[in-house]
Amino acid sequence: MTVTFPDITVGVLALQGAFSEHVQLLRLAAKSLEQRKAVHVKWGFIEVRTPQELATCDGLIIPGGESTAMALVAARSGLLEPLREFVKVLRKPTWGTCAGLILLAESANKTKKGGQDLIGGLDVRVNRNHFGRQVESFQTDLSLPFLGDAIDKDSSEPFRCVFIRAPVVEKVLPHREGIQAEEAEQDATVVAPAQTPADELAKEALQSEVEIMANISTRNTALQQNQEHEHAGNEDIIAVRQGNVFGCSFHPELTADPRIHVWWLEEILKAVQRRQEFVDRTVLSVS
Ligand SMILES: NC(=O)CC[C@H](N)C(=O)O
Repeated sequence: MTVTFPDITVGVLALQGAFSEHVQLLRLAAKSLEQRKAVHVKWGFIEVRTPQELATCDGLIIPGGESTAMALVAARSGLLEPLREFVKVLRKPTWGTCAGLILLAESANKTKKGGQDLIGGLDVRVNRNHFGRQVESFQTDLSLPFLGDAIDKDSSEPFRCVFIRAPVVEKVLPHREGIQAEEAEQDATVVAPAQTPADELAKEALQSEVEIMANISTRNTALQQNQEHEHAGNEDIIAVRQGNVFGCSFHPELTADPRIHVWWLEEILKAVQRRQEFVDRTVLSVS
C-alpha cells in the first residue's frame, strides 16, 4: 500500500547555537529516506525565529548551544509560550539536542542564579554541564538502537556521539498525569473544540511515559580519559523520549551522520499519519 503524505514542514529553532548544521543533516536524512526506503515526501526545512514561522511547522528541532541564552531570546521574541503550546498542547514532534534537551526538561539543576525558563514536555530533571567544563568535552562511538539507515551507513554501525558541556537526565520525575489531564482538558477546549485531533492526541499523550533511549557507562574510556573525577552510578541517561518529545545529551548535528535525523523524520511521518487518521475518523463520525 502506498501512503501519500501532505507536504511536511520541519523547523529548527534558530535563535542561537548549531541550527544550520541541523538543517543540513535534515536535507541529507530526507535524501536517505528517499533512496533507502523510497519514501517520497515534499519536505520543507526552515529556520524558526518567530511565532508565525513556528505555526507552519509539523515538527521542530531545538539545537545545541546555550540554553540560558536561547530561553532569553525566545522570551524576547515572544516564542516561549508558542513553543510550550507546540510541545505540550499541540503535541507536535519535537527533538532537543544538548541545550535543546535542557529546554525540553520539566526541571534542570545547576541553572543560573534566579533559575532559567524552560519549555518542558519531558518529565525529567537534567543536570547541566554534568561532565564538567568545555575542556572536559569528549567524543565516543556508541551503539544506538534507534538509528535509521543513511545513504552510505547502516543503522547497525556505531554512532559518533559528541558531548560538549553536556547535560544528562539525572532523574525521571513522576508522571504528572493528574496535572496534565487537567491542563489538557482546559487547553483542548481553548485550542480546539472537543473531539478534534488535537484533543485526541493530547489525551493519548497523557498515557506516554518517559522511555530511556540510550545510556553511557561511566566506564566508557573516552569519558574517563577526559574526566578527573568519577561520576556516581554506572550509567548516565543520555537520550529519552516521552510521547512526541525526544531529547539527547550529545550533538548529532556536529557529525556528518544523518541516521538519527532519518529515524526522527520517520517518527514525524508516523505522527502525521496518526493525526490524519484522527482527522479522517472525526470527519467520518461527523458526516
Ligand atoms: N553544547 C551544549 O548545548 C551545551 C549546553 C549548555 N551547557 C547549556 O546549559 O545550555
